[in-house]
Amino acid sequence: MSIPVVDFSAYSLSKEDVTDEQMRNLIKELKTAFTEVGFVFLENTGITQEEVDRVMDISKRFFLQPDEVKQPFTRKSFANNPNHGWVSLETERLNPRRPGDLKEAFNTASLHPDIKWPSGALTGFQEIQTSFFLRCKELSLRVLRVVAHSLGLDPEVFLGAHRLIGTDQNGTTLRSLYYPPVNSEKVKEGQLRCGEHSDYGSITLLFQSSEGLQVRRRSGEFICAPSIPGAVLINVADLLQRWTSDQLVSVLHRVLLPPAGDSRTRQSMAFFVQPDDEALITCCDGSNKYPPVTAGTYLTERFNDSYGKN
Ligand SMILES: O=C(O)CCC(=O)C(=O)O
Ligand SMILES: [Fe+2]
Repeated sequence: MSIPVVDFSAYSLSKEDVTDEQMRNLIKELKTAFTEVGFVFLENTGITQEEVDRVMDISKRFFLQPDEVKQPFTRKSFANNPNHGWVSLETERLNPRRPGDLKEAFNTASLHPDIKWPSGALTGFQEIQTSFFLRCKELSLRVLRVVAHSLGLDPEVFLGAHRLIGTDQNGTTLRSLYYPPVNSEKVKEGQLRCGEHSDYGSITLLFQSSEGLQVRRRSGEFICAPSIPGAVLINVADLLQRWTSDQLVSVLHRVLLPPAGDSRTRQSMAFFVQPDDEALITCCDGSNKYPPVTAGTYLTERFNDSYGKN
């Protein structure tokens, strides 16, 4: 089965009400996608391609600066949120068995007023990242509500554990990704743009400038995800799989290198939705398939794997 495409217009960001019938349809479609594939394209969410282009544009202008200019914004240099900031090329390995990923990232993980943001030529960076973060937050909460209904659960089971998105007590992060041109002579053995991994939190919203993402099917083969302008690609992440006792599936995905001689860059934006740090994630079917874990502890362990413990 390829990645389903679902029309979300009935519950898009501008809509106050959704009829029972519309909700029933969304529930059915999302459930099929998330139990069978783990990924879904949502069309007509209310987040427009213009909004996506605006945030991709200013992110690219940040990445194209010399490393010395980006250095002051390095991840781990912000006291109130260790995940906020710039991640340089080859620093992260999403598959720890491979060399560092050939990508750069900027994590908007904190909206705290003490955060120092790029300015000068990048005036608007803070406002653009922050407003996109908040739009993604609204859409995520809508998706989580539909997901809860699809499992016959009270929506509060998920929403009540995502009350602090946008504060430093919640790990939700808007991540701009930039994949620079690849020099095939310098590539290390086994190196990719983004190694095979599944995401850590509850769900991820993904916006891509071009193709390149591959998603693993149940059969084990990887299929190419198309790039559908205006659509948001949403996937189940590991904590949601655990929370739902494997009813919803969090699947491996990756970004391969471009073919030799193809010097095109690639950009994407990922909104990693994470439950509140103190939220205790317990199998919602009452089973004990996985022991309870707090979302913050779980996230820290996963970061230790992808960045190394130091
Ligand atoms: O760049 C992409 O399309 C995917 C990135 C990704 O999967 C991630 O950062 O978790
Ligand atoms: Fe991912």
